[in-house]
Amino acid sequence: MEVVKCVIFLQGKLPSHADLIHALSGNKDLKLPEGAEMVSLALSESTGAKLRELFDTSLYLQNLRASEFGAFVLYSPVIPSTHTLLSQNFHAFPQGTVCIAGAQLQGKGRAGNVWESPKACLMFSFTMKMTSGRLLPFLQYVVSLAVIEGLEETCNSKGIPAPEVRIKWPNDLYAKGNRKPTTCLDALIQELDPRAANLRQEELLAFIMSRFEKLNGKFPTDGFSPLQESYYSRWLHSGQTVTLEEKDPKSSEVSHVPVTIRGLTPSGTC
Ligand SMILES: O=C(O)CCCC[C@@H]1SC[C@@H]2NC(=O)N[C@@H]21
Repeated sequence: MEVVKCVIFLQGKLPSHADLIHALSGNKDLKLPEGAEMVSLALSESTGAKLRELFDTSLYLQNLRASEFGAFVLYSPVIPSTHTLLSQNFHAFPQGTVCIAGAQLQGKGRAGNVWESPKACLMFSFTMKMTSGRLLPFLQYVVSLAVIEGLEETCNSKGIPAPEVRIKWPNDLYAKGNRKPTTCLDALIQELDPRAANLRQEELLAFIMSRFEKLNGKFPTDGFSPLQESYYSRWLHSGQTVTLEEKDPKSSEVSHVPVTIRGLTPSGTC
């Protein structure tokens, strides 16, 4: 059985990142997957050229308009999980560090689920410090908005039609109301314009991170209210009627209660 070595390549947008990359390369205090190593992306030309075919971090950084979120990049062709790597080494990296994987071997989904690694799936995690636990439930809404608006901006910048993507509360994104987990963005775009060029992961991620930094600007001080209308305009549920199942605790009798979704509660639930 071939054992794939995990190599994590580092690149930064800011001049100050050079010293950090130097300090991180070969740092024995980091918690890395067994046998993994962290190296600067400023390597030999041939390694750089091979990597660029997988994910061109320089193209990504050229398109990035953010100065913090996404500005320090970790890229690994194969890694157990971007989430695990960042959460286990959270304090070693600057705020907004993004970790991107070509493939994940132990991807983590919600509620202990396994997240598979479909080919061409854009898999990434980024770090963020939050001081208010009260705002934490709303962060996923800011991220969902950043993904939708980032996708639209990518398409606009390339002159191709943007597929309509909507938020299913709390943070799933559905295209055409369809919850298939492997919906391909390029296929959706091709339906709208068969001559449209394929999206590049590097550009899409750069637009998403740039958008996130912008949307997040006043979020820590002003909360989610200023973004709430945009969130509602993108979600699937306005005026939607759903049926809640209610169980009488005494008789255990189950009744079905139709309710109309109006919006989020002050604590961020639906
Ligand atoms: O279950 C869900 O809905 C969330 C899945 C999140 C998967 C992503 S892929 C990149 C990052 N790395 C992980 O191990 N999990 C997240």
